[in-house]
Amino acid sequence: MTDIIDDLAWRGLIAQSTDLDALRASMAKAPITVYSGFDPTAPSLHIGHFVPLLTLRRLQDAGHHPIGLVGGATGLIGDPSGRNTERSLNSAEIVAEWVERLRGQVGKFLDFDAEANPARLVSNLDWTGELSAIDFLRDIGKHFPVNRMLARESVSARLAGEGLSYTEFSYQILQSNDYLELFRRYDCTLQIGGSDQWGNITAGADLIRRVEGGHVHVLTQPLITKADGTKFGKTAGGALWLDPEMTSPYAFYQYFLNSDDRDVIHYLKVFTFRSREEIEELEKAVAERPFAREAQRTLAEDLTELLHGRAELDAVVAASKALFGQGSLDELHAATLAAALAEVPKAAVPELGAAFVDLLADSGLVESKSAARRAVKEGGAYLNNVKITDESYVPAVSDLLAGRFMVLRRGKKSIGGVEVG
Ligand SMILES: N[C@@H](Cc1ccc(O)cc1)C(=O)O
Repeated sequence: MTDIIDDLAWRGLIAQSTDLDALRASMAKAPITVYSGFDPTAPSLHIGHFVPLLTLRRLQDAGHHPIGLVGGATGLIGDPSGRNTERSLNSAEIVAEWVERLRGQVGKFLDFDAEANPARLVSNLDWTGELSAIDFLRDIGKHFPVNRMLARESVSARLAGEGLSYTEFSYQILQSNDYLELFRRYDCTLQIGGSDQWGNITAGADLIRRVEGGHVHVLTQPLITKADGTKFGKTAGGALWLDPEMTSPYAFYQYFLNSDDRDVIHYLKVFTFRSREEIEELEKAVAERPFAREAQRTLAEDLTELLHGRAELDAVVAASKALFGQGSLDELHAATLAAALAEVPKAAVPELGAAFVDLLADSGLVESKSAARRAVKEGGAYLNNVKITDESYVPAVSDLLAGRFMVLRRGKKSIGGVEVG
């Protein structure tokens, strides 16, 4: 028999935890309540947040009660965990706006209509906003020995470096008080978060023990890594955001489609709801037919559909195929083309009139004009998937896609673009 803890462990979703057997026993007895918190430090969550967010959903699917917490209060203070510099404070208006956006994103992946175990969405401003300074210092602060606060990694690392303000030093007390509050209100006995949250979460468990005599659980999750040593979730354009206005569905899809063979199985475990059997099949596919990239396609499709829905996935798959010559470019929408071409070397020209070879060189797809001429001579240069053989060809209005784009290709794989106007 395997349970949800075995499943999480198999997926590589457990970094550190309090006694797992105690947690397992408690979960086997009755459904428990679990929470994870998300601070509004940007207008959108990013791919890293997807790990605890989808884990909440996995726990809900296993029958437990999930709570998504948005940091309406903590977002005003700033978590020093995992950061070596002090954050600059955002205005209350900005934080409030980001809280609303995050509510929408967190809410999207939890089930609020589940009959037995509907999800909850809360903001810690609801109980922290009304807390007076006197009550905070007397009722909560009294339970925090400063020596223990100083010993926590998030604080000690900063003290060894540039230091930190009293504001950020106090952050762990606020997060601890959240856990206490949710323990009292909803009998919440598990908090999950990224591995940098160990200090904040165990501080909460300590507080609950001191104040209520309660025994609660802690589970942290590993940072996702890349086999090539570069940072996971970073694109040329910055972080991989969940908001489609900040990271286009096309860029999101391509990011996962391009996963390394050494990473893709791990990512399938972390980011999809595929079963162990299915993932083991895909693992075999990677070993036997790596060129077919079945695992990468499954990962990119599952994740894009989960985040952006079926229609967006279809548009993105059509765009990817068309760009590489396996479908019609004419049917692509301007937004999809713009998103697709945002990721490739591109020339921007005010109007038509330049020769194809000049555009090829301008875009950066080939190093020079002579390389562009060579590509045409060799029969390896394409405009909108049509091979160009005339070195003096000048693209015309009829070559424009959606009125302003052209897709350049060098050989089978290298794509570039031109935007006119
Ligand atoms: N400190 C968490 C967010 C959080 C906020 C409040 C909590 O109660 C829990 C978690 C982070 O930065 O990722």
